[in-house]
Amino acid sequence: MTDIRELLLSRIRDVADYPEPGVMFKDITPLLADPAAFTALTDALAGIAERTGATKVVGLEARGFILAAPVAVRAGLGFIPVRKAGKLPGATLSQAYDLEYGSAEIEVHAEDLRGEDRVLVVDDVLATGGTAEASLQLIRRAGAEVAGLAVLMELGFLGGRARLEPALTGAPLEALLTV
Ligand SMILES: O=P(O)(O)OC[C@H]1O[C@H](OP(=O)(O)OP(=O)(O)O)[C@H](O)[C@@H]1O
Ligand SMILES: Nc1ncnc2[nH]cnc12
Repeated sequence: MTDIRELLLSRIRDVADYPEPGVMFKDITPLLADPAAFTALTDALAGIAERTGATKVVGLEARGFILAAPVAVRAGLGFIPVRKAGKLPGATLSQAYDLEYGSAEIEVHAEDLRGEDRVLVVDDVLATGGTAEASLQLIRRAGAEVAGLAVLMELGFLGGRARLEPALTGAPLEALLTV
């Protein structure tokens, strides 16, 4: 394992049975509190934005915002929030989806994404892939192109990567860590 992966992994805390029995929650707050680890993570994700030729960075509420916003700044790109339903004031596109623990609906301002955009989606954890899949559907429905999906950690045993294959339509899924 490379040094950066060791550093990132060492700053993610496993919390058993949160938010419900049977879930091993990956808590990124120790990583966020460590400036060296947070900077290394931001640089790695900004590198993906540059390699994929992204022109905009989408962050998924809420933990995805924390990672995606500094990535957008570092890469010199605009940041677009994909929010849980009911939080955006303008005209939105909405998409419902299922989570490892429950279900939800996400929205984006329709005017934030256009046909000429290549969008990198950034999130902390890829679990079942439901959230990411819904975000990719939103991006395509807005007429924009998906440049890729970049996550800090992929929970491989939940099969999110296979689920996302159709929605990615050949765009890369890059996980800095896979467990
Ligand atoms: O691959 P999935 O099964 O869809 O799960 C992954 C999503 O779940 C978490 O978000 P959550 O909805 O818990 O919201 P939060 O970021 O507001 O805590 C995580 O930040 C991802 O967005
Ligand atoms: N096990 C998990 N840890 C952190 N975030 C998650 N989102 C969905 N499943 C998760």
